[in-house]
Amino acid sequence: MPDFDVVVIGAGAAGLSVAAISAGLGLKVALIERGRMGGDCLNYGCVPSKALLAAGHAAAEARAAHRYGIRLPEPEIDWAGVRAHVQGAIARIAPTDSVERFTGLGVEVIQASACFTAPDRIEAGGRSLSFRRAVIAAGSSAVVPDLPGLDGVPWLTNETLFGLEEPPGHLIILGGGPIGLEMAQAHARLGCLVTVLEAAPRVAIREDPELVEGLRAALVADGVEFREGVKVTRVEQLEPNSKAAVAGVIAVLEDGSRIAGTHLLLAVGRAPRLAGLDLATAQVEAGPRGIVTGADLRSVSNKRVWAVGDIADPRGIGPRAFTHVASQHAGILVRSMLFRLPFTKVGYAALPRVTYTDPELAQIGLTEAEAREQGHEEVTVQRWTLAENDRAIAEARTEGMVKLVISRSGKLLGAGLLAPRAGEMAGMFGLMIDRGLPLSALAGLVLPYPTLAEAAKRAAGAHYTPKLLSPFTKRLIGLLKRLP
Ligand SMILES: Cc1cc2nc3c(=O)[nH]c(=O)nc-3n(C[C@H](O)[C@H](O)[C@H](O)COP(=O)(O)OP(=O)(O)OC[C@H]3O[C@@H](n4cnc5c(N)ncnc54)[C@H](O)[C@@H]3O)c2cc1C
Ligand SMILES: NC(=O)c1ccc[n+]([C@@H]2O[C@H](COP(=O)([O-])OP(=O)(O)OC[C@H]3O[C@@H](n4cnc5c(N)ncnc54)[C@H](O)[C@@H]3O)[C@@H](O)[C@H]2O)c1
Repeated sequence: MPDFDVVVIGAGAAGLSVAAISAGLGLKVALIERGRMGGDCLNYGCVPSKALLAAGHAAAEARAAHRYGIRLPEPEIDWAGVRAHVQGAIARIAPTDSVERFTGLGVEVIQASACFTAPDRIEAGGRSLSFRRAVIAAGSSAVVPDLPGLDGVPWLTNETLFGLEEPPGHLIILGGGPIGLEMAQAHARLGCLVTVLEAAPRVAIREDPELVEGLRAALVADGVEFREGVKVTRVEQLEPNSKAAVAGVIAVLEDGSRIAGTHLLLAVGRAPRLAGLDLATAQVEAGPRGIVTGADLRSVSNKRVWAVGDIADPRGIGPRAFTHVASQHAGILVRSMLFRLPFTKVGYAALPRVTYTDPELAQIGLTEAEAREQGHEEVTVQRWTLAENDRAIAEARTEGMVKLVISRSGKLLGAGLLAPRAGEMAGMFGLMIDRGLPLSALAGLVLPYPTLAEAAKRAAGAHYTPKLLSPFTKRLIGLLKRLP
């Protein structure tokens, strides 16, 4: 008999869900974590980043109160207070992910590094554990680029950024993806100078350019400086001298320009945490994007092993680094690994992603470009700007829009939103795409007035306006009016 029915490596969003469900179903479960329970999302990712953004947004609200006829002085940023808020948010959630809670659920938690010693055996904390099934949920970490000079300068990643005891005077951010953009706005709103250096022609390169334009304008208004389409050729240490009072980092660009800052944040993507697992011994196939699995998340080379969360690379689909994907994976695992249900597959057609800036940029399903790339040639696009939305006007927040991508048969393929708290609207579109509801369902929905979501309903309605006002409909109405 193996020692455990299920051994889970990693107690982040993915591993915790798998361990809790497996133990709840009566299986003997071990959960191995070498760092902090809760993984990246709780300790170095979603939670601290959203908490820091909330502090930044509060400062921005105070600065913008004059829009409503209220004059406030420039807010004073108490960095220790901001840190206390960020750490407090983590501390408030931590008990849910704690060793105590999982032990109480019947999970054996081993606080050590795990590594395979055979295809059916894992070593951790000086113990050798045999297993019926192993689930690798070791996550991903920040890519450290091969950049000349990086060895000689201090740099930050998401694992060290939230521990700064003083605010960065001038934060240089390498990478304008979701991490770069969220942290740029949070720090700019908290009074730091921020420069984002992006290698691609524009920031948020995967997002709809029409929406990104508005997002970029909002961040520029916050004081963020963008340098897009630039190559950093090397970094140098900035010594304190007569010109620079504090030490820091200089980023040297291809055109020779030099950007000096106090801190450098690396946000150029994520790499799966494969090192140290000894996957070769486990006969688990992995590549640069993670552990290769089928659509059921089972390793393609060792049938006892599954992978979930950031580290999973389902063949032909690819990895996605989101906490809600980690939860989705856990659900798939329960069906495929525990209940042995065939045809359980990962699918991202209705996947939401949100960049939690202000305004938020949310994309559910496909962007217009992705829809065309995937062969939906005859897509229709409908837009509705917040300048035409009563709630947005009442709140003086009219920057933003809703953009719907619609298939030839009138089904929603994707929705892109740039609006305050746009992420809160994502569920409605996810449900529509997932259930294949026609766009008319959204056009006919009764939504409370006045809400930002009405912009989506109006965009959907606009899709039917030409048909509604067509000569045929007018003729029909002409005939119907003669009826008694
Ligand atoms: C700054 C930032 C902000 C983010 N914001 C959001 C957001 O707003 N919304 C969202 O959906 N996603 C967000 N993400 C992404 C999200 O954090 C990840 O997708 C999620 O944490 C992945 O969960 P996971 O369980 O796969 O991995 P992780 O959370 O990384 O957990 C893996 C765990 O495995 C442990 N581990 C690794 N190797 C071993 C080993 N050999 N032995 C033992 N333990 C091991 C690690 O210590 C870690 O605790 C953000 C990420 C970052 C960096
Ligand atoms: N709100 C959220 O849901 C949220 C927030 C943060 C992170 N995440 C997850 O974490 C993942 C990682 O985020 P990320 O922002 O680090 O990565 P990313 O891959 O999404 O973006 C990295 C950016 O860095 C740029 N880049 C790469 N190399 C560069 C270089 N040498 N110099 C300058 N720019 C360079 C890329 O062109 C890209 O725009 C995201 O894709 C997402 O899945 C999600």
